[in-house]
Amino acid sequence: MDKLLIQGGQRLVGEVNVAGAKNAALPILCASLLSAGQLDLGNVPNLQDVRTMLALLAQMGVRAEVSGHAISLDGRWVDKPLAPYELVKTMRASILVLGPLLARLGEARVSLPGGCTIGARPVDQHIKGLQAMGAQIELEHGYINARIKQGMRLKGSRIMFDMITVTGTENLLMAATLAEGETVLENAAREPEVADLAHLLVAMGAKIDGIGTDQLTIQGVEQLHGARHQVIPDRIEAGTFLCAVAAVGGEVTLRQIEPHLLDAVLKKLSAAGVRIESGSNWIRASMHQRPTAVSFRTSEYPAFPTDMQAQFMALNCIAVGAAQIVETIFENRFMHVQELNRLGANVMVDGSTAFVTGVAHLSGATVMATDLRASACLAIAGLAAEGETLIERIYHLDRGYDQMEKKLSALGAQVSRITETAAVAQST
Ligand SMILES: CC(=O)N[C@H]1[C@@H](OP(=O)(O)OP(=O)(O)OC[C@H]2O[C@@H](n3ccc(=O)[nH]c3=O)[C@H](O)[C@@H]2O)O[C@H](CO)[C@@H](O)[C@@H]1O
Ligand SMILES: C=C(OP(=O)(O)O)C(=O)O
Repeated sequence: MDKLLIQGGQRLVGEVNVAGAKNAALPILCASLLSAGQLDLGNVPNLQDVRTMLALLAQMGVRAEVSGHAISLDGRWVDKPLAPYELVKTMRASILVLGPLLARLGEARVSLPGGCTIGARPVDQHIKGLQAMGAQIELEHGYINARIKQGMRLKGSRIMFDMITVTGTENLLMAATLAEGETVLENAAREPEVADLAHLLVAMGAKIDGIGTDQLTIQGVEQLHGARHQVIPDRIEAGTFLCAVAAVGGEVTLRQIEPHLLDAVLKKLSAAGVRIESGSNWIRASMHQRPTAVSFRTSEYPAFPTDMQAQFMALNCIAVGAAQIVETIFENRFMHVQELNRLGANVMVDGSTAFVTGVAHLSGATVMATDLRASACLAIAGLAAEGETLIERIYHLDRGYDQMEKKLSALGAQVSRITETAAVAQST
């Protein structure tokens, strides 16, 4: 397993091109299951999760051609509605094949996503919604077996989500595009990645009203066609680089970003003392002092994203003052705390609140990445720490960041990847 070796203490200076959004690209790739037409996608990030999704779609019959960040998908031959555990276990977003398969082929057998990482993450809202649309669903041997009666389509329905769910909204949105009649999704997620998927579906011929709001109204159509689409920029990757500058100082300009996607994050960075300037597709962050600690609570878009919680915690660890961080979305998303404390941070957790008291210095150590954003948090802490930090299990990082160490190195950070073979060679 690869590791990341960081020599802390370097300021970050330069420019970064922000990649396409992982959480928009994954549902968009699944939309290829909905149509026999060709999808030509641009700005698709080069990530492990994207490769896993392409492997999953390939075994259902989707043919893909990848050329850099452009991917063409052909759903003409989709005929195998099975998502096996071996592929699903590594990526929870695999559940996004359920709605499209059911809507297009009338049946789906999808492994329940495995393992608790940042929380239990049940998929009951996905299942209840599809049942309300007429699907017969049974859970058996760890699989969701779903089907529609022979010769029937899913039926439009009024669905109120019990809680706001991003992939739940995306799954039902995709299913509803091919359902018979009108579907109304209430208490829908408003995340920009949901809106990006909806824009692609409209380009494929879907009829959707209320994009970007918490009520989506979909008039089902008999079939969808091919389309071209550019994936929106990754607001979480962008926010991660901004947190890194805030923690270690310097001046970095992000390119290929839409600043409005980061409103809540930029406000907190300003409160931490970062000077933020922005234009239509760029953000510049300058930081020349120790950050001031900032308190926040995570919530659904447009409020502060849970996917930025860990990175802001790293920043708070070396800030002046103390902060309270309340995590309201996932019940087990503080696993980075123990590792931050190994670097000399002062963080205590009580239920869903973390109390962070800033310290003047962190000191490098070997730490273990436990999930995707925890890995990013440890990378930021390692950049700010004195001496060497070795982050183990960075396969989590590769799920969601497109060559993070190369981008950081280009900004002047001393970061290198140690591959398994090199690690073995080093230890012998
Ligand atoms: C691929 C992708 O887009 N992942 C994002 C997506 O995850 P994901 O879509 O899995 O997260 P959800 O929005 O569904 O989860 C929000 C909350 O609802 C709960 N819940 C969800 C569905 C359900 O059927 N039942 C239920 O109880 C979850 O356990 C969680 O506590 O949104 C999260 C919240 O912004 C982000 O952190 C993830 O990066
Ligand atoms: C939790 C995340 O992703 P996923 O839903 O794919 O696990 C994330 O992107 O921070």
